[in-house]
Amino acid sequence: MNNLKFDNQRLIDFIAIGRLCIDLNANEINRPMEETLTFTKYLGGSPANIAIAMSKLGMNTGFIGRVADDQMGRYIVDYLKKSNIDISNVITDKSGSVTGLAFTEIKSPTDCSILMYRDNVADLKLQPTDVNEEYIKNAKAILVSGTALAASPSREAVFLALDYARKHNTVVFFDIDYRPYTWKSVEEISVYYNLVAEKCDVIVGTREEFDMMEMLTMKGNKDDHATAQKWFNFNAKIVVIKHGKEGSIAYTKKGEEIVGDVFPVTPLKTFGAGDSYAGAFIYGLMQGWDIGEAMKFGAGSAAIVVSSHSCSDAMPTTTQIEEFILNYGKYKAIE
Ligand SMILES: Nc1ncnc2c1ncn2[C@@H]1O[C@H](COP(=O)(O)OP(=O)(O)O)[C@@H](O)[C@H]1O
Ligand SMILES: O=C(O)C[C@@H](O)[C@H](O)C(=O)COP(=O)(O)O
Repeated sequence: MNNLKFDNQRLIDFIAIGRLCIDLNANEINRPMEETLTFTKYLGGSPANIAIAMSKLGMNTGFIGRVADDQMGRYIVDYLKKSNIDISNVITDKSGSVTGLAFTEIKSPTDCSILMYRDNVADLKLQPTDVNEEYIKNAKAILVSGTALAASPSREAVFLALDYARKHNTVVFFDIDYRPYTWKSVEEISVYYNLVAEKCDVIVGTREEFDMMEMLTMKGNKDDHATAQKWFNFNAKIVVIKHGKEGSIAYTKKGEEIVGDVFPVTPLKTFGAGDSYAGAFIYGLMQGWDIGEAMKFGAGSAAIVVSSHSCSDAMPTTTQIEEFILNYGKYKAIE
């Protein structure tokens, strides 16, 4: 049991809102991007990856977002459809916007970076009028990722979605998902991140992301406990702080502190850990599992995805995560 309440009468399990993009992951690994010649195309964008994770885990999943009216936009919609994700609230933007691209560089298993092309992107064109109250009312949970707050009108669309979710008791997950693109100032980042975090039931982010959020309000704080406590004065019931391969820690409004299991692997690349963790963790919470069990499932999923080339395509099924966790000890013993 955990401390979240989902309305199990609702038809939709989970809706993600925000960016639908393309990942172009370097084929030549252990090489700087300057020397990389070929890339493989995948669906990308943090909330998109989390939606794919949830659908792979068997959850009835939908998406609220805008895609560009181009070949990449059509690829994204097609991929979502093939992944059993409801696209009734995915709108094709006709303003001449483009699809956001994330080129990834895999210099070594631990030295990876992402180069994003995000000028005039379709995802940030999401309008408040695109957000359908009934859709959110019919869902057990929604996920907001912080990058959707980086510009208007997407920012206002997210605030409206949050209002609908609070009005209809739809559980809100917030993945801080800080990306240093589009934002104009530290003040802007701080204000919008904090305003949204106040309205969410579960907040998930890396230590570095919380540091960014606290830049004006708790500058210099490195204490996870202090970070989490602030949000329990608002709507948060669970706050999770991730520490890369060191694992993660969760705090609850009831005063619990739960250190998550981690399954260290030598990764192929570092990115994708957060999105796969979020998907499987949210899945576990929605099954009513204890928070520690859900964190363990998240960590298992993350270990699988960092060992794979893609993020979205590599999202595992429940059976794959269960088998990975079961066999982890044996696999480590052979290594
Ligand atoms: N090398 C690794 N081996 C196994 N698990 C990992 C590794 N790196 C990250 N993880 C798992 O993924 C989770 C999220 O990773 P983290 O890097 O903190 O997030 P993000 O990708 O958002 O920066 C961690 O809590 C851990 O469980
Ligand atoms: O979020 C993006 O736009 C890029 C992602 O698709 C990318 O694969 C990635 O960075 C995953 O992020 P993480 O899971 O937080 O490591």
